[in-house]
Amino acid sequence: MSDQVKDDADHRLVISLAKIDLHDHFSASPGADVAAYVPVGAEPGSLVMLDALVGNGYEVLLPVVVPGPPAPLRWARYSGPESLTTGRFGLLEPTGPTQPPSTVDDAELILVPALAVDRQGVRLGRGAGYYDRSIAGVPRNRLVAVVYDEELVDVLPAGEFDVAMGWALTPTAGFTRLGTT
Ligand SMILES: Nc1nc2c(c(=O)[nH]1)N(C=O)[C@@H](CNc1ccc(C(=O)N[C@@H](CCC(=O)O)C(=O)O)cc1)CN2
Ligand SMILES: Nc1ncnc2c1ncn2[C@@H]1O[C@H](COP(=O)(O)OP(=O)(O)OP(=O)(O)O)[C@@H](O)[C@H]1O
Repeated sequence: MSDQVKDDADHRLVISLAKIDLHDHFSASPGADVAAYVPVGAEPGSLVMLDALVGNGYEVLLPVVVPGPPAPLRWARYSGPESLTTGRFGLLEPTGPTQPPSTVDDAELILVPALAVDRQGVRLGRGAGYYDRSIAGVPRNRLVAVVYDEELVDVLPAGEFDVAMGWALTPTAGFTRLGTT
């Protein structure tokens, strides 16, 4: 994907994250907690996505990877690009105080990074199981896999610990309900 195509697709994602959509689909009004991620490499989205959420009044929580073997993610507040620093795996993480893994249970919606997701809600991640360990207690109608259009596919193999996504967010289709058929 060229930079121009990625920029255009990422811009469309931002439009879907408008207040009215978040309110209608997730009952998330300004002031609500929204968990997100800092996109890296070919992952969908950009810091513009995070800044737009903050600009619309949401409290944006970002994952913080703890030292040691894969464990549930901790969470810290995003307050602008200057509040990020390079953490484990070269990911950008917030520098502020971290909150326990259970913090994510109270978020009205959780934007989950994914390499692909299928129409049943099966998500393919980076393969360390961080998210599966972190979102097992979250109702699936709050879980949104963010992918590019062609990464929303018909069928993926489901793993033992896979947590089903309730939605996909793609640049062209916006929010798409998963697993309803
Ligand atoms: N932007 C973003 N943030 C995220 C995730 C993500 O997928 N995207 N995560 C989603 O879970 C968590 C981090 N998960 C990760 C899982 C594996 C590797 C990784 O590069 N693993 C290497 C081994 C590197 C090493 O051990 O030093 C590998 O598997 O080859 C990085 C992050 C939390 N934050
Ligand atoms: N809740 C869990 N408890 C114990 N082990 C788990 C749990 N979730 C995942 N795992 C293990 O972690 C490894 C990676 O899981 P999986 O391939 O589902 O990760 P992923 O969803 O692709 O990655 P991520 O969630 O980090 O994006 C597997 O060995 C899996 O068995």
